[in-house]
Amino acid sequence: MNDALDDQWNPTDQDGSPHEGGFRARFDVTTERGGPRYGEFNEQVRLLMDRVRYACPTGELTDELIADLKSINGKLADVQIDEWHTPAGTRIDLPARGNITVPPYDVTDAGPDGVTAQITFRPYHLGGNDAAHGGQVAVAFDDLGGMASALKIQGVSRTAYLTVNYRSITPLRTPLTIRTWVENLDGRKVYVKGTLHEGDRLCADLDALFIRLKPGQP
Ligand SMILES: CCCCCCCCCCCC(=O)SCCNC(=O)CCNC(=O)[C@H](O)C(C)(C)COP(=O)(O)OP(=O)(O)OC[C@H]1O[C@@H](n2cnc3c(N)ncnc32)[C@H](O)[C@@H]1OP(=O)(O)O
Repeated sequence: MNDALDDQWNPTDQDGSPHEGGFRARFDVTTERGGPRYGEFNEQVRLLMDRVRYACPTGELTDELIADLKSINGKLADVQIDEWHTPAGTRIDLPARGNITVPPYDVTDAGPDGVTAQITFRPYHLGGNDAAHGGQVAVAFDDLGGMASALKIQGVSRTAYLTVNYRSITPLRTPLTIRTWVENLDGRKVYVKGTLHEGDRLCADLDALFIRLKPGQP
């Protein structure tokens, strides 16, 4: 990545808040960043991706869409900020903490004993033949496995390995139940398990290792 792009994607930290471990020691959560309609904005972006995934525009319409998207991207270019201060990833009142890169989930229970969430894979999470992409299932497990680890150790960790067993088809557009919990702690090693169900049917399960980061570790 060239320097200009690197600057673009790594905007300077806004307040130099303490940096212990790969994530901030102080993880700000918010329900206000981006304004009261930020969730609606997220939903429109997700809908855009759904529509793009299944669209077959004419050449003329593609020209029009490029112009529209350039206009939107221009507006967003004016409000770029570092990752620690964005609504995306910190808006705990919104699906997947307002992070549109993660399949949308709503946490129904979370604590040191684990996390339970309702998750719905969107049309744009298509892998093939109307089923979710295996990588998207892994993204969901990584995020919620990381959350189970964080809540158990009250600290930050990074994924060392993430094994997903795909037991049956994971449907799109269907509310599913995802659970993650810490099975075992061994020093800095946090062993996490997880399941993804449609009703009683097991779609996938997780076996992962997260490593608690040392102070200052990137
Ligand atoms: C409410 C808001 C929530 C917010 C919740 C937010 C959730 C977001 C979650 C997203 C998480 C991510 O995607 S993180 C991004 C993906 N992951 C990464 O990029 C990690 C890249 N890898 C690394 O940085 C490193 O390898 C680490 C940090 C994983 C480990 O390096 P290290 O810290 O130097 O530790 P190291 O000494 O190597 O290993 C420590 C111990 O773990 C063992 N170990 C290390 N790796 C492995 C491995 N793959 N398989 C088996 N064992 C391993 C070692 O043998 C050792 O055991 P012993 O000798 O002690 O017995």
